[in-house]
Amino acid sequence: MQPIIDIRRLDKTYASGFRALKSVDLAIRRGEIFALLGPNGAGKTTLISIVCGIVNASAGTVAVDGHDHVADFRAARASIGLVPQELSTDAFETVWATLRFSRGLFGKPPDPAYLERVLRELSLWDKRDSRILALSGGMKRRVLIAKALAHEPRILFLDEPTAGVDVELRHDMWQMVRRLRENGVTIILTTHYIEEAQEMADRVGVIHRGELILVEDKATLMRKLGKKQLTLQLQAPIAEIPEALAGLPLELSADGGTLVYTFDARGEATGIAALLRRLSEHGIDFRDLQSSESSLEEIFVSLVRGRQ
Ligand SMILES: Nc1ncnc2c1ncn2[C@@H]1O[C@H](COP(=O)(O)OP(=O)(O)OP(=O)(O)O)[C@@H](O)[C@H]1O
Repeated sequence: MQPIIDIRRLDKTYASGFRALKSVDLAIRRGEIFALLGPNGAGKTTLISIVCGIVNASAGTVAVDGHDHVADFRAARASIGLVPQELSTDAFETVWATLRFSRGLFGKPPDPAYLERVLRELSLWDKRDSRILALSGGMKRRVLIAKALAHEPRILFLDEPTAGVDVELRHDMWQMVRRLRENGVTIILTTHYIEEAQEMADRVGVIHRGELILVEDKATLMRKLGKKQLTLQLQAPIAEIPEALAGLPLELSADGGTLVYTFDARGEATGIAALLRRLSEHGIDFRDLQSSESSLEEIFVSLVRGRQ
C-alpha cells in the first residue's frame, strides 16, 4: 500500500549554515501511530515543519497522500492537522469561533455537528463560548487539538503533545489518540517521553543530530534490542563470584546477597538452565528469582549513546 507520507532524501540547512536534517528517508504507513523520538535539537520539529509546509526543505521530496508538499501544497496541507507545541494566536477568540475559523481556512463547508463532536470528545463542549485566554493550560492544549482536527484531517501531527501536562490529561490524550486511530487517522507524534512511545506507538523512529538512525516496529525493536535480566536472591550472601563463573554476565550486589544475570532477549538459548546448574555445583542456592525486560527508554539511551 502507498505510504500516506513519503519522505525522500530530505535535507535541511538553516540560513545559519546549520544542517538540521541529513538525507532523511521515511515512509509513514496509513493508519499507524508513529512516534519520532530524539533528544533536544535532534531535528524533530524541523522535520514536521517541512512536511507541514512551515519550513522549506533544502533538498528532497515529501508526498502527502500522493500530493507533493510544494507543487500541490494546498491538497497536501488539507490532509494534515498540526498540533504545535504552543498556542500562539486567537487568545481573545472563543473556542467555537476558533474552530469555525480553522475549518474555514481549509475551505471546508461549516459543519457544526462535527465540531460539536470534536469538542465533546475533548471535554471542551462546556467551554465553547469561553475565550481561550480564560482557559487553563490543559484546556488550551485541548483547544489546540480541536483546532487541528477542525478540518477533518486524515493525518495528525502532535509535536510534544504531553510536555508539561498532568498525568490525567496525558492519559486523556492517549485515549483520544487511540480513538482517532480507530477512526482511520494516521498519527505522528514527537516526544521526549519514551513511556509515551512505549504506550502508544506502532512504530518508532529515532532521530539523532539530523539523521534518522532507526525505524522499527516497536515490538520488534524491543525484541531485538531488549535485554532481559534475571535477579536471584541468594540463600546466603557470597563474598565474590566464583572464579569458574567469572566469564558469565553476572553482577553481584554490594551486600553479596543478590546476583543479576543479563541475557539477550532475542537469543534462542538464554543460558539460564546452565547458569542455575553451575551455581548449584558451586553451592550457591537462591531463595527467590525475578526476571525483567529493558524498557524502550534503556534501548533508546544505549542507541544514542553509541552514536556520541
Ligand atoms: N530557524 C533556525 N535557524 C537555525 N537553526 C535552527 C533553526 N531552527 C532550528 N534550528 C536548529 O536545528 C536543530 C534542530 O532543531 P529542532 O527544533 O528541529 O529540534 P527538535 O528535535 O524538535 O528539538 P526539541 O526536542 O528541543 O524540540 C537545532 O540544533 C536547532 O538549534
